[in-house]
Amino acid sequence: MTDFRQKALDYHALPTPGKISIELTKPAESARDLALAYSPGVAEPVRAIAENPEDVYKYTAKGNLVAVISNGTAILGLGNLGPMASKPVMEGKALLFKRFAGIDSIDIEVTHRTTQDFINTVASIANTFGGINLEDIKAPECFEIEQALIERCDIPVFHDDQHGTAIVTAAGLLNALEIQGKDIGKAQIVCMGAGAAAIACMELLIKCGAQREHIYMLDSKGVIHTRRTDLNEYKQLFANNTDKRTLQEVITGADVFVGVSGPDLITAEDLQLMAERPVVFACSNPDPEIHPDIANAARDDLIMATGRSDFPNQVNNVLCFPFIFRGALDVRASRINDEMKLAAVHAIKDLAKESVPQAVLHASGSQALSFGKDYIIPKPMDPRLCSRVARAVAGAAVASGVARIAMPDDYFNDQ
Ligand SMILES: NC(=O)C1=CN([C@@H]2O[C@H](COP(=O)(O)OP(=O)(O)OC[C@H]3O[C@@H](n4cnc5c(N)ncnc54)[C@H](OP(=O)(O)O)[C@@H]3O)[C@@H](O)[C@H]2O)C=CC1
Ligand SMILES: CC(=O)C(=O)O
Ligand SMILES: [Mg+2]
Repeated sequence: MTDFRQKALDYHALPTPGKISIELTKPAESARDLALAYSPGVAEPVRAIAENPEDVYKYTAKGNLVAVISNGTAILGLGNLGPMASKPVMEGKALLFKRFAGIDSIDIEVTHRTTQDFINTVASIANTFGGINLEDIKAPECFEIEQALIERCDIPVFHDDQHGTAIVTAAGLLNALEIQGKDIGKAQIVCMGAGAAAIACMELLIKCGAQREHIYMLDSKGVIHTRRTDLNEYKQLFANNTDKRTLQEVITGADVFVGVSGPDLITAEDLQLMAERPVVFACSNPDPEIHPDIANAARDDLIMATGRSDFPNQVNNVLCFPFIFRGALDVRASRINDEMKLAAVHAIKDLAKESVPQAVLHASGSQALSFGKDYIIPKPMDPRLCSRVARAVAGAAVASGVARIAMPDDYFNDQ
């Protein structure tokens, strides 16, 4: 067993199994405390909420509580390993919610037979929470699940692998293209993967100015084109009217490669075929479509990003989901709409252009970071992400009419 593997297992096992626990926010020492916390005192908020359901936000933890819900069908890039195997990742998302945005979060792994069973299970418990973060649910079922739950729930339901990934990819790519002197409207884009992350990433890039006809998408069977008869309705939106059939044909002359598929699927020779000054986002976790050392050795004019913490330019949804939920919860948004997603893109993108505080340099083990080839996107431990993204998102929720309470005048104004 490698040293790193053992360290990772020990981190999860010791001194207490797992990564999260529940803590009390009220005293519970004396008989008087218990009389307030439980019987008879608890009857008072019960009566208040029964009379006015909105009081649930006043008297319970709901307003700062997000459920991370999975069925384990697309755990990172490791595949369909089932609900229990997904639990470390879901606890990890809960850890990140708390660490970066102060949001209490609990993981729920659902065993189910049909897609409808999953939807019914989540819809039945949704109101316990202030928001639902769906995670690592494979395509195409994830699209039906998210849409059905958005319709059935009046709290934000957000499939992180779709929209969190798309928001961070768009923010990073807009910056990378700016550094490379390229226009997103003219960029030729290859997307490897045609699942949850891929479809959402490409749809959001189109909202940011990319041209649908400049995108070539590939799934496990190759290029997605109009002659294929095996495409689901989501892939069909990216069916290209082309004679190109191989990765090598579509990557030749491409400006951008976005990988949200699986490990080690492209080679140095494939990168050599790209246009000058290309952008390569190999975002599969934990192992990217191409290792950065191989990519950087292949050519010196590329901008390279991965989903990992141990290389420059981490394009990972951790830069989004804690903060988009912070903003959504704080104005009690009923949903997370496109306006809020685009506000998050711009807040993340713009922060990368500011100087980096010493504490962030220290936490990321860097001597210096400034906007450029090796710093296209903020570091997850940058505390300004929370204030900037949450404020932008809450503002967009208010402006687009989905907020149920006003944004406080001084909301994160200090940072
Ligand atoms: N960095 C980040 O923040 C994030 C990264 N990801 C990564 O993206 C990947 C996909 O996740 P997700 O979209 O949730 O999963 P899905 O299961 O929804 O989609 C996986 C997609 O990858 C495609 N694929 C698999 N093998 C190949 C191959 N050899 N060539 C081309 N395409 C292939 C599948 O093709 P087919 O449709 O034919 O089965 C499918 O379209 C994972 O590695 C995950 O770690 C995901 C979310 C966030
Ligand atoms: C980062 C993430 O959510 C994934 O790889 O699935
Ligand atoms: Mg995920």
